[in-house]
Amino acid sequence: MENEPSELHFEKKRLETTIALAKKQIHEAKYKNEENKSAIIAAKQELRENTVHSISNLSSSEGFEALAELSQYTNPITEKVMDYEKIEKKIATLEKLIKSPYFARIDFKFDDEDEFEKVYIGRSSLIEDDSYEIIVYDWRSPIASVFYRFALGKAYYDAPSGRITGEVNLKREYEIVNGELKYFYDAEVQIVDEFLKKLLSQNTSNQMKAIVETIQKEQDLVIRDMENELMMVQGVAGSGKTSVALHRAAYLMYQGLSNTLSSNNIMIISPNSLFEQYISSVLPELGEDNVASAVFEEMLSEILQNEHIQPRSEFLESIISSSKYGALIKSSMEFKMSPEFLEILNSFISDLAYQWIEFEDVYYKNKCIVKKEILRDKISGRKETPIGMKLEQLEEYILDLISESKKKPLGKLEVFHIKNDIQRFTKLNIKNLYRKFINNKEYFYHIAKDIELHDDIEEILRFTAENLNIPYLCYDDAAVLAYLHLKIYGSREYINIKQVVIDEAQDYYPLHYEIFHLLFKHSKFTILGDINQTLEKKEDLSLYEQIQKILDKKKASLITMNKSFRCTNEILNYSSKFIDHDLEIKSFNRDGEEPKVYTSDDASSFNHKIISEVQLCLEEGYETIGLICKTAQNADLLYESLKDKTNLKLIKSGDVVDLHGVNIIPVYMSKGLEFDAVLICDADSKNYQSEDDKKLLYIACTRALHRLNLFCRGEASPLL
Ligand SMILES: Nc1ncnc2c1ncn2[C@@H]1O[C@H](COP(=O)(O)OP(=O)(O)OP(=O)(O)O)[C@@H](O)[C@H]1O
Repeated sequence: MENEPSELHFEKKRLETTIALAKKQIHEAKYKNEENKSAIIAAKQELRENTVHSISNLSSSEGFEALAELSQYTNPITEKVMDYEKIEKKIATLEKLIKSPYFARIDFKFDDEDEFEKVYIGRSSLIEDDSYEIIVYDWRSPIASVFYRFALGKAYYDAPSGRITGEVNLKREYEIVNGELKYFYDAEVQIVDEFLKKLLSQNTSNQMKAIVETIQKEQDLVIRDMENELMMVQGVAGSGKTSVALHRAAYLMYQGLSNTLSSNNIMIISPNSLFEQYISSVLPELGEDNVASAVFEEMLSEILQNEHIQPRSEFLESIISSSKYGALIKSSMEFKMSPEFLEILNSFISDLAYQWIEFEDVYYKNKCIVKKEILRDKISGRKETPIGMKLEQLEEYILDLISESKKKPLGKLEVFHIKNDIQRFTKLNIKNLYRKFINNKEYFYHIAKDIELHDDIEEILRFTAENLNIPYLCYDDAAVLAYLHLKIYGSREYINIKQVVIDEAQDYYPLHYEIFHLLFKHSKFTILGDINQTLEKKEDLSLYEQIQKILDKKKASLITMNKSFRCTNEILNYSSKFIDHDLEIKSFNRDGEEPKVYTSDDASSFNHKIISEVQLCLEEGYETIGLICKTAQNADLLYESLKDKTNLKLIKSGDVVDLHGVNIIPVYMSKGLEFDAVLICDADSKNYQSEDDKKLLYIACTRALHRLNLFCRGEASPLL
């Protein structure tokens, strides 16, 4: 569609002046930073020349004055360096801005005014230095929400001062590339969907992208929510949960400017490092480059002070690959992560002082200083203080008693020896205690007497006891030990975190949420998941009630997102047969080819079919191609049989990879990722049969944007 000439002229001019202003600001900022640089060099020189004396005096009796004198020189340098870094960040933002200063405009008339104001919206704001006039509004500013939430007509937005009402009479979108206006169009001609359709038909990139230009209303409601302490999203595959999570983090950062939230106050928790890597470019793209991020199993390892933990991928592999112990590992995991086992663990913790810690009378120079009964009594009260802390305090108490009895302070060496001695009962070895507890069946059944236990509880206890003797911790036992550790010693690790974002919520069990609760007691949470994308577990909507209960948040909300932006209609329809039929999934009305199932009886024709399909995908111009297998074992075999025939990458747990090209990947590693074309490479009846397998197929099929085909060696799975 041609743009009207006078409007086009106006917009071109407006773009020119915006870019000119940004360039001017870059120039000024660079000049300012040259000055800053010289000032920092001069100040450092002055510091070197004038503080030799103070540095040499630091450890003498004049140390305090020396330190004061030193800081007189260092403080201004720190300030200058901070100023320098702030300006460098501004320059980087402006340099991005001149390439594409804005993507939308709304014309908004405030109710108490007569004129419509042109509000240009971009990825970051641009403000005229002297007049403070806002030339471009940041997409996160309150007024920008009108663009995402309203059609033409009456509209409103919530500003810090309250609700502002008005009217919109124009919604315009721009395509600006490298500072050049390619085209623009107005929303009244219903073209917004066309723009999004065009965007979604493109190839996916190696890493996740920002979506600020096309955020949908229901997504915007989640991104900007500031009301709830716990915001939960149940969204179908491809509905934008991860995108929303990341844009919300960027929004919270922006909000933080006005209420003291800073980057190290937000934490994004990822299920594995491949996913963490995949999403890592979105926030920098949005101008926010240092939100804290963590992988759950790394957090466990930190809590357990680097105890060697079985990787989650290996744990999943052993369940999914139907290994000899697959069923037992699964039911052991289910039991140990359940609210029932949690109750048992809590009773165990309450009993620690009475039944598990072997207190001893304390002697000093053959004189009894304190009896064990007194020590036990000392730590029995104050339920709110973790027992580990009370034991640390007990050490101090004992040292004081000894020093009183000796009538003089204890020397360092003496303290060391006494502590060494009493730590037999003041320092707990949690793994040993847990091992003893699991092995003491009489005690276990006694505290579990009112609790409904799994039928195979005997097997679970035996299996767990055996596993606690191997040199590393199984993934499920690591979570149990982390919970015990946090309950016994408390945690101050993440005390500064005020907002936690958890993606792939369905993969965590109740005990994991208990751990999140203990780690982030005073934080707000954003939790996004899909009950249909579980790995070897069954979930329904009650998951979200359970999360709310565990995290103990009063102000909570659950939003459902049923529209998938990733897959074509055909891929989505095909994938829907693997999930509950009551669930309504809408697609973003994009057409493609019907997925097909290919079967082969022998290895060579099977390999040939896959290679031909890969070739075809490459010829069609697809850039990321995923060959998805049920297990890592299947992925390995496929890789070995194809590696000499075409260029392939095998993705294993925790790998750092570039998803461009042809990738072989187990389904559980592909969660959260997407590919232009997907080939399910082991869709036969041997691999996919059960209800759990259906979910794996759903996850695998919904990784595809444009093309999906399934390949079987031998009989096709009855689930297809
Ligand atoms: N509003 C939007 N505008 C443009 N693209 C979008 C929008 N929302 C989502 N997408 C795109 O849809 C795809 C799926 O998004 P995302 O990965 O965030 O979904 P998800 O719900 O986390 O998926 P899954 O649960 O399957 O991992 C991505 O390519 C994303 O860029």
